[in-house]
Amino acid sequence: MPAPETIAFRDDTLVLIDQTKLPEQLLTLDCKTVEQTHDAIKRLVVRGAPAIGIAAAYGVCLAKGADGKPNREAYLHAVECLATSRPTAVNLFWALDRMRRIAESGEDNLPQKLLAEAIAIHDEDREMCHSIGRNGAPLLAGKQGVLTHCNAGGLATSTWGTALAPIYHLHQQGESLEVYADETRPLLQGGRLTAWELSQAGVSVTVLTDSMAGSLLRTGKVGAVIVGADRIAANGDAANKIGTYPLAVLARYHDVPFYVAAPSSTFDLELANGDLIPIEERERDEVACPHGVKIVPDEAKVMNPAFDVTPADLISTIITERGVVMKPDREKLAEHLGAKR
Ligand SMILES: CSC[C@@H](O)[C@@H](O)C(=O)COP(=O)(O)O
Repeated sequence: MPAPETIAFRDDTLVLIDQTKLPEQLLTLDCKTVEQTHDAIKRLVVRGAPAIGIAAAYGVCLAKGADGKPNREAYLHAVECLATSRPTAVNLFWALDRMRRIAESGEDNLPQKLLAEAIAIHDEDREMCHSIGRNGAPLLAGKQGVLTHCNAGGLATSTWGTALAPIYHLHQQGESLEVYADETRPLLQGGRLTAWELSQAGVSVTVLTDSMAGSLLRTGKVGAVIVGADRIAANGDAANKIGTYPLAVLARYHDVPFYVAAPSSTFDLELANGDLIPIEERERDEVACPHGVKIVPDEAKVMNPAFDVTPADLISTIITERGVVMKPDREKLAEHLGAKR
């Protein structure tokens, strides 16, 4: 079975698996306010593009006015506030736009309507994950090994994930393949989270440091690389966790297909290309002082972009809930997503 539910909403509380504590402890964090939700997204208690969107949608439902009661102004303020939590994953803004539209709609029963919309966003994501699993499985079937980066599994979404969904699909059908998970410096989402959730599900996983990927590809054990995305521009350039782009270059060199799996909520057709995707720059200490241990002298500067952009021409196929787009480009993606927008 995939990981337990990453996100739940009960008794006016957003309940999140605290991903900063995995794999040592499986704990949940309760968010009862918009500010707590903002903080949870920013600190990566909840992370991964679709999961951030779902959490933010529920976060809006927690808004209260000065009198402690919900009102339209408080909901709209919550939308603005949560939009500042992280800049790259477009799913956040996509979900918040849906919540804003309801809040602005002037309807009665706003609390009920907003909660219904957040639940719909959550439910739709479950369906998208399963469809991505079905659509991506034939691309991975029969491969001995598959390499992935960061965590694009159940912890990053509502359920099966995006890049891991085809793997779960095949696993359910009794087909086993070895998953190689880059540890994913600096926050180790691959080593901590992907390895944890695949192990929970009984899928065989081997963790490697990011710098081992080239040597691994050279052995021929990897039949495909598959990753998720945080934002895909109109031409197919895809932002994902830092270290994805060099993996795509390595895959091309070794003639291994490079797949990006993402729901339609991850596309930003307003951006012509990946150069326009805002890339989050995170704290120095994530690199210089991991787990409280200083490994970089104070005198040295540090770079810590959380994401990089893989140009579309390095992507063999994009897998969505609607199907697959081979050799993605602007025209093919517009056609693929057209009916949805
Ligand atoms: C299905 S999630 C796809 C991406 O969001 C994932 O690969 C990723 O880069 C997550 O980054 P994170 O910084 O952990 O939120």
